[in-house]
Amino acid sequence: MLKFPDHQVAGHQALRGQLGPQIDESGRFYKPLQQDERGSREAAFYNALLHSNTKVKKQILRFFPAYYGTQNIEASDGSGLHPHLVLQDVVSDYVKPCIIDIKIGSRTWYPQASEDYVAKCLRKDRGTTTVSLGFRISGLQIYQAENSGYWKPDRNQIHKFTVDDVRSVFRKLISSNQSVCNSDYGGIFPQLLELKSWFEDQTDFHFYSCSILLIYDGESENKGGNPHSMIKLIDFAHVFSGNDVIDHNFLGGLCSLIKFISDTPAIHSTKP
Ligand SMILES: Nc1ncnc2c1ncn2[C@@H]1O[C@H](COP(=O)(O)OP(=O)(O)OP(=O)(O)O)[C@@H](O)[C@H]1O
Ligand SMILES: O=P(O)(O)O[C@@H]1[C@H](O)[C@H](O)[C@@H](OP(=O)(O)O)[C@H](OP(=O)(O)O)[C@H]1O
Repeated sequence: MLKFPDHQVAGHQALRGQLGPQIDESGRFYKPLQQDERGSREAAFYNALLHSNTKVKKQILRFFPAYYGTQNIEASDGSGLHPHLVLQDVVSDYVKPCIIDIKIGSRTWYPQASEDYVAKCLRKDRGTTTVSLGFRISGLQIYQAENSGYWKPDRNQIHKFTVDDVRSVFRKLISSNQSVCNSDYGGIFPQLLELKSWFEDQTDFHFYSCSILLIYDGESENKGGNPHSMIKLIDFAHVFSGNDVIDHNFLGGLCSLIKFISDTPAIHSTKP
C-alpha cells in the first residue's frame, strides 16, 4: 500500500495532485523518474553506484540510500503507471525524524547546461546562501516537543534564509536534540569528515544540485536501532562524469558546511 511521505522536507511533493514520491510500509521510497535526462541520469548514477564496488568503497556506500532498481507504479498525480526509482526510505526507522536538506555547492548549475538553465540556477544561487556559504538549506523539519511538534518552515521562508538564519537553524537543532548536544553533534561530524575524505580523492563523479540530508531522531530511543544521527546524499539528477578531476564544487561546499557547523557551538561544548 503506497502513501505520500510524512516526512518529506523539500523537492517535488505529491500534494494537490502533483507528481511526487511515495512510500510503502516496508521502508521503501519511490521517487518518480523525471521525464527528461534528469531521470535517466539519476537512474544511471544509482546503477553505477550499485555496480561500482571498485570505485566506491563499502563504507562510503552507507552515505547513499540503498537502491532496489526501478519499478512502474501508479503515479501520485493519477496519470497512470510511471517508472519510479525504488530507494531505501532513509527516515523510516526514526520515531521523530529531524531532517535538514542541504544543497551542496557554491553553484548548482553544471558546465554542460544551457544558458537558460545556468541563468535560472544563478538567480537562485545568488538569492540564497549558495554563493555566500557554498551550500543552502532546501528544506527542514525539527521536532521540538510533544505539544509544539515540528518546526517546518515553508519553501518561501526557506528561500529567504540568510547566513544568520542558517546559523540559528543549527543552533535550534542542537538545542532541540539531546543526542546532538555534544561535541561531535551526535555522530554527524565524523560522518561529514569521512565523506569529505572521499571527496578529496574521488574523481569519478561530479555532483551538481545534490543534497546532504542531516537526520536525527527527536525521540531519545529510535525504533530501528539506527544511530541517532545519519547523513545521506540524495538527488542525483545532475551527476556527471568527473573525468578524473575532483569535484571541487561539492568538496568546497562540504568543507564550508563542516566549518560552519563546527563554528556553531553545541550547548555544552567547551568552545569559548
Ligand atoms: N531515499 C529517501 N528516503 C527518505 N526521504 C527522501 C529520500 N530521498 C528524498 N527524500 C525526501 O524528498 C525530498 C526531495 O528529494 P529529492 O531532492 O531527491 O527530490 P527532487 O524532487 O529531485 O528535489 P529537487 O527539487 O531538489 O530536484 C528530500 O528533501 C527528502 O525529504
Ligand atoms: O535543477 P532541476 O532538476 O530543474 O531541479 C530544480 C532544483 O532542484 C532547484 O534547486 C529547485 O528549486 P529550489 O531549490 O528552490 O527547491 C527546483 O524546484 P522548482 O522547480 O520548484 O523551482 C528544481 O526544479
